[in-house]
Amino acid sequence: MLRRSMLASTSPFFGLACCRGRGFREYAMSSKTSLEKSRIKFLLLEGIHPSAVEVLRGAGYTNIESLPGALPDAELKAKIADVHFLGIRSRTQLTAEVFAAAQKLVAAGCFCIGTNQVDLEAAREHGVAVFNAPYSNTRSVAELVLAEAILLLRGVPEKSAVAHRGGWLKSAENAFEIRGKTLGIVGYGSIGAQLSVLAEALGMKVAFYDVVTKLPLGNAHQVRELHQLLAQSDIVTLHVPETQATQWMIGAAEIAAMKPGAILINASRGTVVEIEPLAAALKQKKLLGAAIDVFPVEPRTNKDEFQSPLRGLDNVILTPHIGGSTMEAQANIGLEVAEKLVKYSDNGTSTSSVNFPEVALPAHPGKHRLLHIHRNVPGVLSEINRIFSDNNINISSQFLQTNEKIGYVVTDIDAAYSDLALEKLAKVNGTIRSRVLF
Ligand SMILES: NC(=O)C1=CN([C@@H]2O[C@H](COP(=O)(O)OP(=O)(O)OC[C@H]3O[C@@H](n4cnc5c(N)ncnc54)[C@H](O)[C@@H]3O)[C@@H](O)[C@H]2O)C=CC1
Ligand SMILES: O=C(O)C(=O)COP(=O)(O)O
Repeated sequence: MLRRSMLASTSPFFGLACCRGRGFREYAMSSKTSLEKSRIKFLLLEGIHPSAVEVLRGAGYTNIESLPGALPDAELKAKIADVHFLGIRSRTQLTAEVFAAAQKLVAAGCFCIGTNQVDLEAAREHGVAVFNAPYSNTRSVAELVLAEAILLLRGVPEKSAVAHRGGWLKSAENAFEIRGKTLGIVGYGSIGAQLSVLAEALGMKVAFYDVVTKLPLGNAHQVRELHQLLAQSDIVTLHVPETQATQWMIGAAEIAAMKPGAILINASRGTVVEIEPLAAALKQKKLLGAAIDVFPVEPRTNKDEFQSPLRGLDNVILTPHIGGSTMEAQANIGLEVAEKLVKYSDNGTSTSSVNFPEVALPAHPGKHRLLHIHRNVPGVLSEINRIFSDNNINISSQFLQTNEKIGYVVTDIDAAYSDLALEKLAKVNGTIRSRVLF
């Protein structure tokens, strides 16, 4: 069956696929239309894997634009105005201003783990569901970190750089096996815990620090204080999300607390480590080396220049935010997030959204499905249900889920009544957005 999304209005306030509560007066004056799949626009940025396009095409969506890099802010704001579904990776910043310019946006997919680049609160206020891929690239990051730990303990980056310049640094000085060394993991989540298992398989000892008490895998053990971890680790590796608490978590004091000759690896977010004190510690050989994959400011595209005080230091592995950039991870992420967007578009399922109440919905054969997103204030559900009872509309199923800010009510009704019901739902106090699927 061809899925169509019925619209509440053609006014600029309402996307074709949905309507926003704040424009309901215009709604009352304009005619309703419905939207073919071919008119639902997907914009994919930052070189999202073609597997995503395959999933979207397989589901009947054909209006898909895929671009290799992130867009400058002004260009993004202009381009997003007629986009219904957006795909990004870690570089695109989705600010409140971007959401304000995205009047038709129904959902955004982060084709990565981190969602720190998205103002999730603003997304919620605009009724935009946000999805991500929480696991698909975790193995890729863990493998890269282990490889870097081995190379740095052997001084390979420096020896290689010298050889490229015609030198010959054959020496065992400051070259060590990884076996028996202590790996200190900051953030024992999906990546940290996976790395812990791999590191132990290589004969490492593992300690970790996390704000949450975590079940240690293997023989790993949790330490209560960050500085305690720093003082005992030969290699410190960071796997925390970008939050206020993790911003500049590793600064001069933390680097000073590390063992002399230790190694620092950061494949989490660029705001976790203060680069200037790190560069100083590396130049002074207080640290043996570092591997840095993420930076406070990263180039928008592969054509832009990378600038960092760490450039030119031979004992540092610099990588262009490629922790999760493997063919396997990207292909899986493309599938995973595109499928989440399709499900949300096709039947309203919001399972695993990072900012929305989660509702897993069955199919709705023969019925029209009304989706209503509203501010979570008292009385909205009773007002919605009064509309159905006052108008003699039989509800065949209803689903409700709320979080502290918004509520998401899904109601399946007979097709004959969906025009009327959508029009009335859009006028309910507190409505952010509503649409109907059939
Ligand atoms: N370089 C790259 O390409 C990639 C980078 N990442 C980054 O790695 C981060 C971690 O990924 P996952 O392990 O999947 O996340 P996760 O959410 O599974 O684990 C994060 C862990 O950090 C802990 N944590 C949070 N705040 C903390 C704090 N202030 N102090 C100590 N621990 C804290 C959490 O309790 C959790 O156990 C992502 O948020 C993302 O920013 C993820 C994938 C690829
Ligand atoms: O998954 C993440 O959080 C990452 O940092 C990977 O980001 P990317 O998709 O490579 O821009």
